[in-house]
Amino acid sequence: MSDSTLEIEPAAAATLLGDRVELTRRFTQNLATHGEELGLIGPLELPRLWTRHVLNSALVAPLLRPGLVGDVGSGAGLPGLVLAIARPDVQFVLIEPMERRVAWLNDQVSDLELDNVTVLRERAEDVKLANRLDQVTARAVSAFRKLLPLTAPLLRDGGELVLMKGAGAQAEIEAAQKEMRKYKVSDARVQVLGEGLTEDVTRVILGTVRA
Ligand SMILES: C[S@@+](CC[C@H](N)C(=O)[O-])C[C@H]1O[C@@H](n2cnc3c(N)ncnc32)[C@H](O)[C@@H]1O
Repeated sequence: MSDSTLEIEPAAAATLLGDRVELTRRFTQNLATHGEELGLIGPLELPRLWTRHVLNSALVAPLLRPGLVGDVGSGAGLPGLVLAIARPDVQFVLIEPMERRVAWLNDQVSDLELDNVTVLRERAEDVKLANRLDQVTARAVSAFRKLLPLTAPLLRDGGELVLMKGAGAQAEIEAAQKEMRKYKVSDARVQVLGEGLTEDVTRVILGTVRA
């Protein structure tokens, strides 16, 4: 049935991922095979798994700098595992409280032989990483206003938020002015990634934490 068939790999995958595309194919296939039974992706996601989930995450890779990046609420590994595949020069900490999801993430780290990933079974507000990270990513965790207390305290002075968002990203920034002052986030702005490359563009809210 067409509505439960894995999307054919778009040409943009090889363009975006270069020599990491083979490993990304393996992760995508693992997610297609086990994601629904493990409650990681919904039943309607297979026909758009590459475009909406994997490539959408991979578009963020060029924004990362060598250093320590935390992904808050990694779930199925989006964007954390895709970014760890795409950027072997960056160290990642995946922060995810749910046991079953943590087991999946650890299984994937082993299966894909990723040596740049640590998985922590924690809520972001409890994790012992205050002021330690260079950048923080998150996707589909909560509104920017509510995400700030979970992410900004983990960043060192000068560290950067890289938060994946939908079409309402600019409005989310406007609704978070009070929290931005409280968590010392300056220069919050929306960047659109993937225009002309994939059907689903990715929007990120970027912002810098100043002590
Ligand atoms: C809707 S899922 C999104 C998962 C993944 N980022 C994605 O885009 O597919 C939200 C994830 O955030 C996690 N989460 C919720 N509250 C959290 C918190 N306080 N700290 C860290 N992770 C949290 C949930 O367990 C869940 O895996």
